[in-house]
Amino acid sequence: MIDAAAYTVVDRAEDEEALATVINGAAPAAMARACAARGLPFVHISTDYVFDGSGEAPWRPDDQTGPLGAYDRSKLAGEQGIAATGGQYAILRTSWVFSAYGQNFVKTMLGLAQSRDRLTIVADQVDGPTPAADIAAACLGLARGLAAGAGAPGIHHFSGAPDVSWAGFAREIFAQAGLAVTVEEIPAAQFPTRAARPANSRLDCSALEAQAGIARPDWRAGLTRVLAELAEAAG
Ligand SMILES: NC(=O)C1=CN([C@@H]2O[C@H](COP(=O)(O)OP(=O)(O)OC[C@H]3O[C@@H](n4cnc5c(N)ncnc54)[C@H](OP(=O)(O)O)[C@@H]3O)[C@@H](O)[C@H]2O)C=CC1
Ligand SMILES: Cc1cn([C@H]2C[C@H](O)[C@@H](COP(=O)(O)OP(=O)(O)O[C@H]3O[C@@H](C)C(=O)[C@@H](O)[C@H]3O)O2)c(=O)[nH]c1=O
Repeated sequence: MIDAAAYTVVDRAEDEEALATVINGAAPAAMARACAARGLPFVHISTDYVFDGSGEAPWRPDDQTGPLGAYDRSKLAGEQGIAATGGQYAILRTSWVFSAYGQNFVKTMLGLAQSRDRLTIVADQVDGPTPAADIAAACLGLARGLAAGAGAPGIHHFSGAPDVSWAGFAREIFAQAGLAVTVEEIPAAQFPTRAARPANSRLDCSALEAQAGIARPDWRAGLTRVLAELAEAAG
């Protein structure tokens, strides 16, 4: 079973932590228990936001977690609930997910570009944007490995390469989309949000590559594919 459901509205979670904790904490634990009872492997998606964002070194899967906000705490509760079931599981911590579907930073930037030729974007939060299609492939790979009894159980890190700031990500979006939007870099302190985001969310993904042969994808190539999908959908 692959579980990608979650409460993902990071800012609103600050006011709805109980609800976020049921959806992100109790629900995956219940699903993992049901899988364990049936001998089925359980693959779950978690987040870089379980870390406090200190330092500049990429976080390894066994590094100390330190969630800053409600969404982050609820996702960590999910990880802990799944581990406590004692079943066979793999948790993929990923970051800054984008695709042609749903709401995400790429679509927010493209939307803002309709009415703005200059944007102020946070430059002191750094991470690896990750194409959703690559996450789906990684989850399938992990699930098949576990089902075959030769997989890589436990917590894994998986994010797109290279690491970049939100401002750098935005610049690449506008460059690839051929949009003349100037990106002005600002510190997070000048873009107040309800929930604090970690400054350093770099994920060390080397263990996943060593254990399961799943390497970091280049997010810039994924972005090219997503922009092509969006252009095709727009006719
Ligand atoms: N977005 C990101 O940048 C990142 C996401 N993640 C994780 O990746 C996973 C997928 O995230 P993402 O695709 O962005 O999330 P979305 O918010 O786009 O999708 C979440 C899905 O969960 C479903 N869902 C939410 N609440 C419930 C509920 N109570 N019962 C049943 N289904 C529910 C939603 O269903 P419906 O459409 O019907 O509302 C939706 O299909 C999550 O685990 C998230 O924490 C990790 C790192 C970064
Ligand atoms: C719209 C906008 C955002 N920003 C900043 C605010 C914030 O620091 C950053 C991204 O904000 P967003 O709200 O889009 O992204 P956010 O909701 O924080 O994304 C997170 O989602 C959850 C689900 C995760 O698990 C994380 O990995 C991460 O991807 O961009 C600007 O600097 N300028 C802008 O004009």
